[in-house]
Order: sequence, then C-alpha cells, then structure tokens
Amino acid sequence: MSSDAQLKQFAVQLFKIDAVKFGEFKTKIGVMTPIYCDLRVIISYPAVMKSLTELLVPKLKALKHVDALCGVPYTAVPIATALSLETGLPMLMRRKEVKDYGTKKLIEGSYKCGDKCVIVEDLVTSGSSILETSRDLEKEGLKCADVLLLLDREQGGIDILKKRGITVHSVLTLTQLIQYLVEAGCVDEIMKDKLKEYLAQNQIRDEQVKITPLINRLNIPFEKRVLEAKNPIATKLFNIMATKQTNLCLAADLTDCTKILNLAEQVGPYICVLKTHIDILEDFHSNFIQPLKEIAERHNFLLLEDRKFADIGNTCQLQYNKGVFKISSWANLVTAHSLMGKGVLEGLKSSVGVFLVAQVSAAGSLITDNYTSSTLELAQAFPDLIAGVVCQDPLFLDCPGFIQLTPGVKIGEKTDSLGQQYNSPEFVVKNKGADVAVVGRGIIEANDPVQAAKTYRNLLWRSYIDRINC
Ligand SMILES: O=c1ccn([C@@H]2O[C@H](COP(=O)(O)O)[C@@H](O)[C@H]2O)c(=O)[nH]1
Repeated sequence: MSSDAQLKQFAVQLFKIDAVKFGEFKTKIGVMTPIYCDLRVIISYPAVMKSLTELLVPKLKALKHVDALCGVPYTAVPIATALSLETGLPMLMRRKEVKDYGTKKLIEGSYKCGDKCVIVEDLVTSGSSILETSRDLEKEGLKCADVLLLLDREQGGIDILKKRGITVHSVLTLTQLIQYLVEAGCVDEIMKDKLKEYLAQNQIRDEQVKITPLINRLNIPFEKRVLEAKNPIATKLFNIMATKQTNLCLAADLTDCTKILNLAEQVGPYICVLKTHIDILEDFHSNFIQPLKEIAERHNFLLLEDRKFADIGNTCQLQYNKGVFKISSWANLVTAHSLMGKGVLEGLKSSVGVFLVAQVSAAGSLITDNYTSSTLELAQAFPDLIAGVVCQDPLFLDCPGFIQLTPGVKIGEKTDSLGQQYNSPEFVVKNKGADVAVVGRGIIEANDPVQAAKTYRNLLWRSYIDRINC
C-alpha cells in the first residue's frame, strides 16, 4: 500500500516539474479545464520516474500471474520500461501507427497466444487509448483484463473500461492529487472547488468514446489503397491520382459544350476527374461526347456525371441508360443519393463507379447523422459498385478501398449567395478527410483558369502528402 506521505511527496513532485498545471486550458474536445496534466515531462526527471515506479510496483506485484507489460504509447512506454526493469517482467510495445498494415507487426516483443498482459497507462480520461491498446493486444491473442494506472481524471473512463471487462488499478485520483497539493500549500481551496464543479459537469458518456480504427485510410498512400478497392473504376482512379499526382476534380459547371471541351483540354494535365452536370448544357448534342471522351483519354482523367440519382431503381436505370444524355455510354462515374435505398444501386450497371452521397456542402441540409451512417452501411453492402462516398467529414476511415469525394472547396471564400459552404483545399484534405476535392467556380470563374487549376492541384496534392506523412 502506498503511504499517504509517499503519495503527497509524489503529488508535489508532479507540481514542481509542471506535470500538473492550473489555469484555463482547452481540452482535445474543446472544453475548458482548470487543471491540465502533461505527464510526458516525467521522463526528464529521473527522481520523479523513480517515485512513480515505487508507487506502481506494489500494485503490479499484487496482480496474479502476469506474463508481460505493455505501456500505452507514447507517454506510458518509458513507465512500462521502468516497471519491467524493476520487476523483471517482460515488456511488449504497441505500434500506434501501422501504415503498412498488411505487413508490419502491431505488437513488438516476444509473446505467445493466451499470455496475460497488464496495460500500463499514465492518465485516463475517457479510456479510449487503453481500449485501442487492448484491442491490438487481443488481436494478437493476448489477454488484457488489468490496467495499471498512475492518475485517474475521474471523468468516467474507469467505468467505461469496467463495462468492457477491464479493471483499472490506479495510484491516484485527480481529487486526491488536488487534496495533497492543497495540504502542501501548492494550490488553494478555490481550485479544489473549481475542480469539483468541473468534474461534476464533464463526465464522459459511453457513446462519446471514440476509438481510432486500426486501419486509417487517411494515413495510407493511394498506391497502397488501390489494393483494397473492389470497384474497378476506383482502382483506376487511385492509379490515376498516384501516377499524375493530382487529387483535383474539376466541376465543369459551364453551360456551353465548346467551353467545356476547351477547358478540359487546358486543365486536363492537372485533374484526375472532370465532373459534369450534363443537363445544364444549353447546346447539348451527342457530338459533344466523343471529343470529351478523347480528351479524357489523352489526359488520363475520368468523367463523373453528378446526376445524383434519387428515384426508384427502374427510373434511375432509365435515366442512366436512356434519354438524350445516355449517361451509361460515357460516364466512368456517377453520383447517387441513398434516400431510396438499394434499388437505385441495383439499377446502375457494375462497370460504373458510384459515389454515394452521405453528406452535402449546402447550409441547412436536412441530412442527419443517422442518414449518413445508414448511407455508409449501404455503400459497404455494394463494394463492387461503390467507388466512394461524397461527404464533408472524415468518414469510413477503416475502408481504405473507398474514396472520399468532397465538394465545397474554394480559396478565400466561405459561402456563395445560395447556401454553398466552402473550405480551403488544405483544410478539406488534412482536417476533413477528402481524398479527391471538387473545385468548380474557384477554377472556372478565375481570371486564369489554367493557373487556378495548377494552384488547386498543388495545394491539394501537397496537403495529401503531408497527411500521409504526419
Ligand atoms: O454536397 C455537394 C454535392 C455536390 N456539389 C457539386 O459540386 C460542385 C461545386 O461547385 P463550386 O462552384 O465549387 O461551388 C457543383 O457542381 C455542385 O453541384 C456540391 O457543391 N456540394
């Protein structure tokens, strides 16, 4: 059992090295907190590392039959190392990012299936990092029922873990830590009250726990994701993006056939997809299609008709194959709404790639979170047909074979006069998960559309490279 004096001395050590700070701090989820704990600094203070080890060792020894220790990356890895050296228990290491997920090991070290592994953690708020670690250890056949913890922030994480069969053995709670610091004269009683109020108002609910998926498409380069694509047009698009080094889709929202052909010819080298709204052309004639296809072939880009099919399957089939536009004869890709269910997808032929609309860029859209997640389920039920999803947020992270298409991209503007909402090229790729970004008026209304296309292409591609390297 840790003595009160030992704990108090440790609390003061943490305070002195600035591992615990008081004031107004913004948390990861944007909420303000009066107390901030950054235990990463501990490694620079061997005396504090020693105290911490002395506090954790008795708790570890009290656990029955332990085969290995694994620190939650990264802060708890040196803590687990110290415990391993002190107790002679073997240590394992979990990789946080597995970019080559097909080949790289998730867990480093020597172990066998069924080994009992104790997870070591410095701080628990929601418990999500521990859940990610136990998921990866269990994937390798290890058993992880116990966690050795330094500090419980008392925001519900311990109960969340308990519900999932994980027992946490902690050294200190945040309330105890403050009490020791008050007794030692490091902070006053007011801070204790502030903390009490903060904890009462900031309990994390079960459904708020977010676990980063094992496979995260945002970290995987297109040339690797192509191996996961089931739809042949998605395969083609991944290859085009990787070889041409562009993830720019031009929304060619012009109403004149010749203007579209001229623009396609000029910006062809910088785009991977040219998106049309074929029904806005005032002079549409079937002679338009052949040259458009030839330009697309020559410059190696795909044609996406943004028809947003949204009727019963039979009508969509007619709209797709018949009428004056005969979309199926030239479009490599089409968009469809999920509103009418799977009939729409059954009505489209499998040589096409479909982008299913899960979210839109329009302000005041009636699409709800439930609609979006049902759309993703529908997409997953048709992997041979679905090339990807049209959305505004980083969704389907664990489906690297699908492509995220994101419209609403413009430099220097936030809206238009009819409810369109824009983000910058960097933001949509790095923060919103866009694989391909759709740019319309940002290019077609620019003084020099070719230069604008080059600029968008460069910004989007650089952002994608930064994303996969970060
Ligand atoms: O949610 C959506 C879905 C589709 N679009 C289409 O993208 C372009 C955007 O054009 P801008 O000129 O860049 O605003 C346009 O063809 C839309 O129909 C979208 O904007 N939002």
